[in-house]
Amino acid sequence: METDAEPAVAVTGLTKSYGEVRAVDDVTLTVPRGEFIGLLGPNGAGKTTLIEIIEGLRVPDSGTVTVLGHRPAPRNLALLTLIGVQTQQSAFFPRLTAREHLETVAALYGLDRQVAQQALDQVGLTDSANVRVTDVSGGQRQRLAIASALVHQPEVILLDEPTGALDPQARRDLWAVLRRLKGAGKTILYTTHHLDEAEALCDRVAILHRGRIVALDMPRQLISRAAVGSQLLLPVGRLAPEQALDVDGVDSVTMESDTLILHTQQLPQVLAALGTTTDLTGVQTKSATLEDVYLELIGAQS
Ligand SMILES: Nc1ncnc2c1ncn2[C@@H]1O[C@H](COP(=O)(O)OP(=O)(O)OP(=O)(O)O)[C@@H](O)[C@H]1O
Repeated sequence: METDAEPAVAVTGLTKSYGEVRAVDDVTLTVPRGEFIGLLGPNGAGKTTLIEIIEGLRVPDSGTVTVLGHRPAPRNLALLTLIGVQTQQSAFFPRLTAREHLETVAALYGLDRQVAQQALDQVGLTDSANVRVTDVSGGQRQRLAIASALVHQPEVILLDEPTGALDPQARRDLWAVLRRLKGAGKTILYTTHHLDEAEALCDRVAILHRGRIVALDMPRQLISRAAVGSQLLLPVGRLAPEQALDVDGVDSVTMESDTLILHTQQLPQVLAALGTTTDLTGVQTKSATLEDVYLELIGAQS
């Protein structure tokens, strides 16, 4: 029974193996309504398997899943109107135009065909409405897959690598689409390999490795807790490496082509100390990113 108190997604002790491979290993995760959450992890980490179990496309070996209070498997008709799903192999009705395809999807939900136009506008495909689905570009295809998932205005949106294989501009355009959906109060759970994107878009990220969640938090919390600090990049010749190591707060020093890199957890202090003795013209600083945290975490687990 759905109530407003139910989280968008609640997963408890979920496990799924394919033969000897444990694709999802005792995963517990609660996604509140309205949250934008990213599933991250290397190839084979279990992201697709997890999202497909949540969608009801796969059945777990053990554990429970509810979406808005409903169990997705066995096939649950009550859920179909509440969730929107884009898989890595989204299928389209051949020979139809983008609009006709969406009108057909709308008809399957028993909806008026005008919702197709709404979905086209929502993902920025208005100008491609009359292009055949077989003729759209890769980026447009991915948008059309998302539009197909949105036709019935679902509350929970599940997307598997929606921005994979898109050029940088198309990816940014899709970010705007996803942000609008989030702004409209939708819950979004998606997988991505783009860590800059997850850092920019997600309220929280779950990092999976070998079927297990190894980190789950807001990107900025993960970054601030991680051991990876900041970097200060000095043009070579300003300071000898041994002098740099003597500066209070500098943890280590490395050299990359014509740049001396100072690694520190205390960037402001190091900058202040250097400023009294060294010319800081052209100095660059780099703060830790979610990608640094991810690489450290996955490297440590491998
Ligand atoms: N249908 C299947 N039959 C057998 N093994 C499978 C099947 N689907 C997935 N696997 C295996 O389960 C593990 C998890 O795969 P899954 O596709 O869920 O990972 P993923 O994190 O989505 O990977 P990617 O980032 O490459 O999409 C992998 O070892 C994969 O080879």
